[in-house]
Amino acid sequence: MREKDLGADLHEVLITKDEIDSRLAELAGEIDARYEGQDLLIVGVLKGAVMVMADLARALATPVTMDWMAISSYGAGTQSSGVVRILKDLDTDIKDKHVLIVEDIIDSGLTLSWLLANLGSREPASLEIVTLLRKPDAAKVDIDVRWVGFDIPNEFVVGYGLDYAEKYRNLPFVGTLAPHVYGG
Ligand SMILES: O=P(O)(O)OC[C@H]1O[C@H](OP(=O)(O)OP(=O)(O)O)[C@H](O)[C@@H]1O
Ligand code: HPA
Ligand SMILES: [Mg+2]
Repeated sequence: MREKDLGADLHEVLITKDEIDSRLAELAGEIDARYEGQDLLIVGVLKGAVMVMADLARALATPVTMDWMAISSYGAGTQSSGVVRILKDLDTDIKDKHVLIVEDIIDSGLTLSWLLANLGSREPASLEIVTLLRKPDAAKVDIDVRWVGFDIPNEFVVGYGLDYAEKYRNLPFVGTLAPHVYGG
């Protein structure tokens, strides 16, 4: 789907594909420097982080292994329920491994605060987070995030992995939806 095909659903483009690409290249450089000479496991949080994971992994020079967790707290709405469910656990034992969690967005922070506690209890050698987006004004809990792509306003966004009711994940940019799409 391209910008022109969105028609009336899209309100505005917040972050273009080019801006995402160049920011991910910068972050990849910092991540390479941090893990030089170490084995790194990157953990993508399904489904939202699929695009970030795919593009960031290819921008890294560090050899990585990749694993996935599926957890969900949003259902079909635009508000976090705060109740996190594990839909798929890691295939890998992370004890004594360097683990980098890859996320698309930190909104309330509830998902990551739960995930940090869960993965932290498995005794990794290190545990860090990289997220493409963060909404500082929406935080309900403080999360120690090592790498943030973009801080964005407290608006519901879609695209580049992010959905509304499972749609719009394949947009190559990040944008906001027109209020009528979610009944506003
Ligand atoms: O900081 P929070 O308020 O917890 O929100 C962030 C989380 O919510 C979204 O996932 P969601 O649970 O909607 O599942 P999805 O990735 O499959 O869309 C997003 O991908 C993050 O994982
Ligand atoms: O703004 C958002 N958009 C899509 N999914 C989300 N999950 C948390 N915040 C968001
Ligand atoms: Mg979602």
